[in-house]
Amino acid sequence: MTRITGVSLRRVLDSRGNATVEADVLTESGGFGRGAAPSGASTGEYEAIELPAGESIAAAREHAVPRLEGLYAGDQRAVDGALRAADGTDDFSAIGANSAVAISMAAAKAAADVLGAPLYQHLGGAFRGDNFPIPLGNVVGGGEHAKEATHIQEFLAAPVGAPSVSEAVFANAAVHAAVADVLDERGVPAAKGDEGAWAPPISDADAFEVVEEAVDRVEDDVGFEIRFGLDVAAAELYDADEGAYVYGEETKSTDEQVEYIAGLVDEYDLAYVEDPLDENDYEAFAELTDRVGDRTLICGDDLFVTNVGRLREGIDVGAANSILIKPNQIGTLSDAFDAVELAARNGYETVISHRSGETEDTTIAHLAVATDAGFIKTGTVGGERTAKLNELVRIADDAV
Ligand SMILES: O=C(O)[C@@H](CO)OP(=O)(O)O
Ligand SMILES: [Mg+2]
Repeated sequence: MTRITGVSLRRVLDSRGNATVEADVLTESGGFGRGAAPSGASTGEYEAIELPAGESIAAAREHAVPRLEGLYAGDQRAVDGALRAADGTDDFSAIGANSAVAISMAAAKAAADVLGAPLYQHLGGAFRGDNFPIPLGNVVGGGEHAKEATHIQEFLAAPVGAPSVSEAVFANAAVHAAVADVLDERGVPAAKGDEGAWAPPISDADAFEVVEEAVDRVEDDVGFEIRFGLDVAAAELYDADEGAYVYGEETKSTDEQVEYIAGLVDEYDLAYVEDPLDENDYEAFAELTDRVGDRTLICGDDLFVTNVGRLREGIDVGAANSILIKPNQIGTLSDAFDAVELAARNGYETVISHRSGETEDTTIAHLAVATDAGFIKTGTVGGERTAKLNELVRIADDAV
């Protein structure tokens, strides 16, 4: 029933206005699935390769599509194995991880369509759908996502005490609005960055004060615990020649960076810290995790790039205690599931994540529910972000 009869690929716009790959998968019984690849700006050195959309589509049409026709969309490992075989490299540099992930997601949706099941249930099984991830909402940011704003890439609201996913989603939107109020009261003008977070021209130290104030106001209002966290995206700050983290005029040695982050965790009771150190520095990650890993999540994004090999290395040395999962970093849903499973078996928390360049695709909302992820990071406001957040609300409401 889920035998694939057609795969079509096209260029569509992403949220930055760049071209990305959209895939449609059709099955012989009329099943239909559509997936679109997201795109990063602060990409990790070890991510699978994204090719220019047109190039990726041409290569996938020639090498992958003929292998996919006749396979069963419901056999995700066969579909993803065919994508890997068609590519023939370790990093999808032949057909592009953008076409690979779009097809992988479209196949899963086509299979769910044939089965008449919501995607999260097809991917996760009959017993999924009761637990929901806590959304981490980007409310202030800079780095590679906005010029002339904070050095730290993302300040993320974390409504850890929310009684439901819907209340969590609305709490993050309220923190986003409260940040605008606090900035306004301080006379700070702010544009928005790539993910819809405010991108004010203020120091990181001031941003901590602004976000703390906004979180406190909303916490008082909603009556449940809201904390916040960070994506430092430190690989973008690290200058390998200098061996130091560069914050504008100021630099920090690796020891100073560990000290700085550990201090922030305690001062602001941070719930979450992603990529606090360079993507090659497992050792410093391990040192920081040893110091503060009992009271916060230290998450590897550029460090692990959703790759089981790199995660295994991290587990061996105790680098981090959680992993960011981005299907396009590795190229297929099967690979992303393998990373989730390895993480879970080793007590690592999983955080399913969007990219800074996104589309209306909602797969990651289903993936988070299907894998029982503790968290999802998918922005706060803006259509390509609310697409996922609203899908989570629908899943909770049994309306997908
Ligand atoms: O660093 C990150 O975690 C992501 C998403 O927030 O950014 P980008 O997609 O630019 O890599
Ligand atoms: Mg990151």
